Amino acid sequence: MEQSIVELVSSIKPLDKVAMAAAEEHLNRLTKPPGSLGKLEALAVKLAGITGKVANAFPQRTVMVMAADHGVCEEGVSAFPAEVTPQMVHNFLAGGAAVNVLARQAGAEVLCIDIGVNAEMTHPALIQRKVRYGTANMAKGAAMSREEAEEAILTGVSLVEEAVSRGVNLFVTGEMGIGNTTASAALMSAFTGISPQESVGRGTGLNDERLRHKVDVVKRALEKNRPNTADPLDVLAKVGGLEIAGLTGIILGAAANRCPVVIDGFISTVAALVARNLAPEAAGYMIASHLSHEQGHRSLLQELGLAPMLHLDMRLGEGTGGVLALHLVDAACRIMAEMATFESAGVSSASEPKEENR
Ligand SMILES: Cc1cc2ncn([C@H]3O[C@H](COP(=O)(O)O)[C@@H](O)[C@H]3O)c2cc1C
Ligand SMILES: O=C(O)c1cccnc1
Repeated sequence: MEQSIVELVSSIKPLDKVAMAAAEEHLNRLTKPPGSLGKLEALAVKLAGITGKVANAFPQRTVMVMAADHGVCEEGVSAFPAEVTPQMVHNFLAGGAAVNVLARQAGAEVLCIDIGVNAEMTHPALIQRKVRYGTANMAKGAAMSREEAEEAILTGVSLVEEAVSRGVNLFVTGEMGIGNTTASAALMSAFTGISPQESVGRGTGLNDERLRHKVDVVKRALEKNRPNTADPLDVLAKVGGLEIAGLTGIILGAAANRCPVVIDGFISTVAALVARNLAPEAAGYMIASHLSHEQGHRSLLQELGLAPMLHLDMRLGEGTGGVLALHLVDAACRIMAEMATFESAGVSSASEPKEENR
């Protein structure tokens, strides 16, 4: 594998077990029956393992919305036309998309990155990192070259490095790319062996007939490209997408910097799968925000061993589920920082069974 990615992967360390044990001990001293805050407790322990600190706060959080186009759109795999990708990029930059609204509510900054939009894009707030003008049609050949896939991953990593150097310590994955649920399903099937019937979903809202066609397109793309599943870069280049590769870089970069990375919906979770296959330790740094309505998402999360926090039947992407979950990340942090202990509040802890009740 390419040297820069090998180095990045080797810089990703396992979670801090000592900090995790200390966080668990602290949770058990707080004025509540042990374990009664459920998944919030698991989240607090995970955050301790990620940062190495028992008490955490993430005041500077950034949603990275990676935008790119997909050549496979010419097969008619999306309910919407490809021009929606650049149009939505303008919407993100104007602050009017769903992710902008939900990010404002959660106090998160939204960065929009052109990593492969198939149009000339200029805007003062746009981060211009175009690797190429959209992918090629994967039903007919490789979506991109191996070098382009690597470049897109390293672009994501460098964006994380820049953000960390100005104080950002938590990342949320977001994406925009008409056709990207098709590339995501192809990647999922290639890596997991789960059939396209199960990995392909309705995306922006296909009817039954067009859904069957989308399954066929994914099957054709896999047959045509025969990706080498032991080589994640090969799979990503052949049937992936530029925004998915960029998000893989965001996730690996966050893990290398010991920052939590909140994973949004189906497309983002596929990027997480690529990241995990490149660097198994990266999985520890991922926080699954929600269970998307997109068909393959449940088994994809299972494959990664991630439990989603929110079940809202959302299927939008952009980072919308991710920013909603920030409220729960904040809740877990405040529990650790602000709750009284049995000792400090003078509350009796669980009683030993009395002699006569034994
Ligand atoms: C207006 C609009 C806003 C969106 N924001 C996110 N997506 C989502 O839908 C796309 C994936 O679905 P498919 O594979 O079916 O094209 C991605 O851009 C994803 O981010 C949107 C889609 C639309 C139409
Ligand atoms: O879960 C997602 O991220 C998703 C699902 C459908 C369409 N766009 C995004």
